[in-house]
Amino acid sequence: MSGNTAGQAIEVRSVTRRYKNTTALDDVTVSFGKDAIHGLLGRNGAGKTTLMSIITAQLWPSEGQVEVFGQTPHENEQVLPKICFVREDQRYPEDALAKHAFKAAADAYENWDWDFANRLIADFKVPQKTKIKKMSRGQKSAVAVIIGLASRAEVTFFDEPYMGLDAVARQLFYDRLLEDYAAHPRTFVLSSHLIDEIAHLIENVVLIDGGRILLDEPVEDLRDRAVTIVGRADAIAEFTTGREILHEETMGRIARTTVLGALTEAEQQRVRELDLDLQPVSLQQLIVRLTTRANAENTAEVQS
Ligand SMILES: Nc1ncnc2c1ncn2[C@@H]1O[C@H](COP(=O)(O)OP(=O)(O)OP(=O)(O)O)[C@@H](O)[C@H]1O
Repeated sequence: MSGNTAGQAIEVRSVTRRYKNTTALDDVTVSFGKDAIHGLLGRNGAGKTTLMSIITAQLWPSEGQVEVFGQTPHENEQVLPKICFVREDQRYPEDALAKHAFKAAADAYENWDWDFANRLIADFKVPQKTKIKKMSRGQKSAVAVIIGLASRAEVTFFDEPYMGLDAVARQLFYDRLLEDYAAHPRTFVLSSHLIDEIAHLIENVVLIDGGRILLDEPVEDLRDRAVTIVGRADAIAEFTTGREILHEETMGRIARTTVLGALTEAEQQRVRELDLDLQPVSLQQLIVRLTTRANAENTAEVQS
């Protein structure tokens, strides 16, 4: 991925995945830099789980190639132990307790750290005597994120397992992830709908929509992508003429308009002259706006 000097951990080339009547991934080419935290974002059904399942060799692509550390992961005993895929719908044996799941993970991952795991088990208050099948959604999620963190796999995918956690537990997850990443740099790919919550964690965003990559950019660059202007509607209309508008709302004579592109010094001066306010656009808003725009363009293409 752009901006990363440590090289690529994952390369996806021209990958298409078809289910019967659905093309879940449509000629996807994307890479994920090594030793970085990536956000894989997109609407429901965008293709995130399919992409992660293919990279982790749980699913074959219909076309195209995937490489993890330069090797095809499918049926590859050298690469698979380096990959941990934690998903919300993780299945466990009928009678499994949390300790059984941790033991299985400890056997599977050579970098597994029991001290770290035990600390996380205490942090998340994982019940010891309850079968995983009988656990609450949040408790199951805690088991899953502990496996994802304590495995210290070279590439770890979190497919929204932390969505079942409450706000306090999610914060704990984000804190422990960042601490452990700082001490043991490795590659993480997080998918989430809570974009603003993970915005401070992720270094790169891959946005997928309708099975295609819509955006693949360092978060730092995205912050300059758009800005919201607030103030008198007539002044905003004057200022935004000729600019690409991502979103606008008016309330009486006041408008809030989000425009694409960074403002030049001269434009910022003009904003002040017109007595308008500038507000940053959150990553979540930007992603929502860009996705909505892409959907509108696709609809227009289909109709024309
Ligand atoms: N086993 C399957 N059989 C048929 N279609 C499938 C199957 N799995 C996924 N799909 C379809 O492929 C598309 C992509 O699904 P995928 O689960 O990858 O999306 P997602 O981005 O992970 O969505 P969400 O955020 O809702 O989890 C969807 O249209 C989905 O209906």
